[in-house]
Amino acid sequence: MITLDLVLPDTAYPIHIGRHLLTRTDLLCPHLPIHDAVIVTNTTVAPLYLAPLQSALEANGVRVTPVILPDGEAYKTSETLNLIYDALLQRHCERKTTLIALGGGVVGDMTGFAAATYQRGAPFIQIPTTLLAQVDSSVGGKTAINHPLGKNMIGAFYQPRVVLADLALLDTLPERELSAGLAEVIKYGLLGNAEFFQWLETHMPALRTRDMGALQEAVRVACRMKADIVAADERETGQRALLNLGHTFGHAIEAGLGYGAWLHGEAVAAGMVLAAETSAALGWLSPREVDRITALIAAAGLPVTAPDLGVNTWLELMAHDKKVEAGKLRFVLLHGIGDARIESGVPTSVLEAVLTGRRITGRGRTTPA
Ligand SMILES: NC(=O)c1ccc[n+]([C@@H]2O[C@H](COP(=O)([O-])OP(=O)(O)OC[C@H]3O[C@@H](n4cnc5c(N)ncnc54)[C@H](O)[C@@H]3O)[C@@H](O)[C@H]2O)c1
Ligand SMILES: O=C(O)C(=O)C[C@@H](O)[C@H](O)[C@H](O)COP(=O)(O)O
Ligand SMILES: [Zn+2]
Repeated sequence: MITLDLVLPDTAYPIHIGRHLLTRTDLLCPHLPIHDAVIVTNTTVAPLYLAPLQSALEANGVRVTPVILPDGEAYKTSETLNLIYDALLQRHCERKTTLIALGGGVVGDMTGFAAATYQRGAPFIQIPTTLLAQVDSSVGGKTAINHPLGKNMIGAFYQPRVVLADLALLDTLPERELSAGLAEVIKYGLLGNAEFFQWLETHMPALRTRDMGALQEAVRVACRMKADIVAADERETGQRALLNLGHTFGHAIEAGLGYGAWLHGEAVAAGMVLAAETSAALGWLSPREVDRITALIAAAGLPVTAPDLGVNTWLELMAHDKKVEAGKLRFVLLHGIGDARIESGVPTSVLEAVLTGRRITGRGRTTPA
């Protein structure tokens, strides 16, 4: 097992990464202020992993209330959130009852938001069960539910007390979900670690066949990078926005097609290709670099072409992005592999050309499709 620490001004917490951590109550129980916990999970994960966790906690004298949510991005809603509040109230849970998220990013984001708001803040633990959740969503304290018009529009920054990333849980993850997690892994290489990007180019086959050494290294590097970025900018007043690479486009795909049609990781993958193409159109990225990025995303089993939403719909959906300032879109764009920057003032003509697949010759000059 390896342990990383995320140190913030007001708090600090460990991120444990290894195999067979699910029942390690020695890592969990010290973070429970009272012997009362609610495990929030879903209908897919519960039959796989709820019983061992629940039994291990109960063997330590913890009262456990399971809450089993419907599965899917389409259920990341206020209605589903209410199911968590209902269970907390029905069981007379107190402010010191710990909410444990056992699942992927959807369960993690909703449980975190429930914890942030139940009696104005209850303790919260993340046990991520997807690759995406282990490399990204369980770390950093972004919690939220969706709105039909925009992703993660209602939420809070609220940090967990410990993150337990058990790599053995990935054995049961469907291949499509593994690929979705790889999108966020690639994001880390692209946004600030060219050496890691190159490592991914070599190790993508090993990652896709779930080589444990390769997976552990990918989770370690991603969590280390995210912890450092979040430690420096917890509430996204600056550089944390780099973690949004590909997301301005990606979130528009998710909301535009209806939540769940494309997985978050798939939408981010196509969004990162669009970000690369936009960067190339502005003369910041070479065609060779765009090809390398597209090839790695394809090698991860991810889409490299975005759906055709229509330019007006794209622009309308992207106008809800949380990075918008004074009505102006801001994008995370690339000045090289491993060199992402937050950019405003991208000409609409460039966006239109990229979104309609017109060929761009650099510095924003377009040629007809
Ligand atoms: N808070 C953040 O910083 C952050 C970061 C990235 C993504 N997100 C959010 O995370 C969500 C996506 O998360 P996700 O990709 O984990 O999707 P998800 O939570 O929907 O999980 C994917 C699927 O895998 C199933 N599953 C989970 N663990 C499993 C296992 N071990 N074995 C078999 N099946 C398993 C789930 O039931 C689900 O069907 C999105 O809502 C996204 O907005 C948040
Ligand atoms: O932690 C962050 O910061 C991120 O941006 C990580 C993203 O992968 C994640 O999808 C996040 O939820 C997107 O941020 P949002 O503020 O646009 O919802
Ligand atoms: Zn994401």
